[in-house]
Amino acid sequence: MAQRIAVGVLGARGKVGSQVCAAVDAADDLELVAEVDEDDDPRLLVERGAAVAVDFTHPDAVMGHLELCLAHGVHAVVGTTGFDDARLAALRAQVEQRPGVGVLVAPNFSIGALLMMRFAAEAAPHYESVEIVELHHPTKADAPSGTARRTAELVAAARREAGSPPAPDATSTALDGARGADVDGVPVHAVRLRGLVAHQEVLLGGSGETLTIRHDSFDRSSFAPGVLAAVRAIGDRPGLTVGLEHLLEL
Ligand SMILES: NC(=O)C1=CN([C@@H]2O[C@H](COP(=O)(O)OP(=O)(O)OC[C@H]3O[C@@H](n4cnc5c(N)ncnc54)[C@H](OP(=O)(O)O)[C@@H]3O)[C@@H](O)[C@H]2O)C=CC1
Ligand SMILES: O=C(O)C1=N[C@H](C(=O)O)C[C@H](O)C1
Repeated sequence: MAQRIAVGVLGARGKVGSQVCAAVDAADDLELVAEVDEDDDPRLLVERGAAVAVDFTHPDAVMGHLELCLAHGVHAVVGTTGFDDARLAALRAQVEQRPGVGVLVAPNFSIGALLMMRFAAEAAPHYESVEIVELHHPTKADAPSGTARRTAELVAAARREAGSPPAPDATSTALDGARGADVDGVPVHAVRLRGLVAHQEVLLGGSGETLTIRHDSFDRSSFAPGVLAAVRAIGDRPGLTVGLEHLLEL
């Protein structure tokens, strides 16, 4: 049998990180060598010989973890959100200094969410209006979600490429926030509600019809297969990759 890939998990006791640890542990071709959480020293990853680090921590912590990984040649699979254009540009510059090291930043690891984003981008040029509603558990730190940001960017790019005009909107007076956040010209509305996990609707509207594309993660086990696929692939993908679809060739 080929050598197992040594994996370290940052955020190991968190809601997603704990599921990732269990999934890595159960996989014959992977070895869980380090479980790091907030009170632990992240250098444990390096000491235990992790070849790949998986990060599901907090937007305030992830850049420090990536600096450590890059300094020691550890590939990284990042689920932690909070990556805007400026942060991605800074990360890209750091990754370019470390040839051979692969870093994946993926706003969503569930297959359904990837398909939702792709379908939304495909549909967007065919409709006058597009808005996004993301709905999450109330312990989420960032709003809007990384998935909603990425969906809005993909939708906006598809509309630009097709030469779509801006969506109609006659609002001339509104309470702050009533029309959501503007991400690349797409309104994004964030709901935080006890009982929810991770959900998103992309609403598209044209003359006399609407199309709603909805995805629901009811359980965080939905993220684990995508994370494991990324762990297996990232060693052969040096540089910065944004979006799991590029590793799955979806
Ligand atoms: N890409 C994807 O598919 C998904 C991404 N996410 C993202 O992943 C991140 C984590 O989500 P979730 O698991 O729900 O959050 P949790 O708060 O449940 O888990 C985060 C864990 O990381 C720990 N942590 C915080 N700071 C550090 C640090 N500096 N070093 C090590 N560990 C640290 C936390 O410890 P403590 O509780 O003590 O602070 C906690 O155990 C979020 O950014 C979320 O948006 C979530 C789901 C899917
Ligand atoms: O915090 C979460 O829970 C999730 N975060 C990711 C995001 O911000 O898009 C992915 C998923 O929505 C769950």
